[in-house]
Amino acid sequence: MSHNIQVDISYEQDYQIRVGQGLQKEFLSFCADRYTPDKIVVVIDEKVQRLHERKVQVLCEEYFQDVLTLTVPEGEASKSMEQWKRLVDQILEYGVERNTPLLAVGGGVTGDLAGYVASSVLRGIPLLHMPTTLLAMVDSSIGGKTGVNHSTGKNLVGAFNQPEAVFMDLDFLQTLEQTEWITGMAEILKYGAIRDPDIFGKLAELVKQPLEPSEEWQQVISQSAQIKTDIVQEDTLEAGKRAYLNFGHTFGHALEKVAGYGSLAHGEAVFAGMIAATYYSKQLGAPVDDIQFEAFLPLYKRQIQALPTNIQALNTAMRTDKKVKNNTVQLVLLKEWASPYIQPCNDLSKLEKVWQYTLSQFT
Ligand SMILES: O=C(O)C(=O)C[C@@H](O)[C@H](O)[C@H](O)COP(=O)(O)O
Repeated sequence: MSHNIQVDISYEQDYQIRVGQGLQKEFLSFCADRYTPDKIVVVIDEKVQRLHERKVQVLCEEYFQDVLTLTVPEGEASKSMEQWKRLVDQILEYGVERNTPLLAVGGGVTGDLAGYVASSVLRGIPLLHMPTTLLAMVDSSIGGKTGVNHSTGKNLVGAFNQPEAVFMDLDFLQTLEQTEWITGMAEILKYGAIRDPDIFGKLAELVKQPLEPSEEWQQVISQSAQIKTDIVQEDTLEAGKRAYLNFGHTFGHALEKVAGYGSLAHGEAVFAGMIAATYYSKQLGAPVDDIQFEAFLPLYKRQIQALPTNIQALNTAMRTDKKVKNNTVQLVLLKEWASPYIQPCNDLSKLEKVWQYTLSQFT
């Protein structure tokens, strides 16, 4: 005889994303509404700490009595189990309770790593994001994907962990390097490809001017955050449509892995990956052309040192993608602009020409 017990669990979590310049007041009133004023853990990118230490410290000390600040070395190599362990050890030794918030201040690396740390400590402490790069604002701080890389592949260890709020303060972009603006732009171009092709024209205009925070950039950032939010709301755990946000990423993650984490910025790899995905979509008959990326190609070419050229290794790396199903790589391609779909691809030798074309664009 057996018993069936039905377990109904709903994990609904709403949160707000604030986009603007100088969000100190909003941050403080949010914290005062939610958390006791005793402790906060701040996980901050080392470079952001150098540039904005006073701003973040003063802000946190205005409400919290005790601030534990932990820095994360700059760069993709920090998205590692070693850094995860170091942070977890330091937080547990410091002593936190389930309601002690963890504030992640930095780009995608810091946010992904800190988000995973927040999901692990005491099985979860509140997570707040304060993204400081364009990429983190338009993409990685939204939607709850957190984690670290593994020697076998990108982002292979992690958890979905939604933040309790995201504070996108464009003042941080004042110190963002040119190369980081370009890197972040790749994820915005992705929204152009999968949702709203008008974005291509808007960005092409914006890159003609000096890259600095402005009203126009705030609009593009808000629009991107809204697109991402809409998709994540529909499919939070990537059972279907959320995979479209991976446009260019299966190729891109392979490039990052084969190049060695840290050699190629995530956005640079994604940009190359989108050229590959667009070219393959066209080969399969879609009316798309990578001419949309033409205005941006020189910017990426200028900052990418070299792309890995071993096509065999790139194809092998694609097999560790998280979307692989029944041993088959699932590529996000385009039927036309703004109309993505999933194309299973088992015979990766078909991608040889795609890789050759893509690599030739960067020589
Ligand atoms: O949020 C998502 O979903 C995305 O796929 C956004 C990507 O731009 C982002 O790089 C993400 O971290 C990649 O996730 P992964 O599941 O392919 O590791």
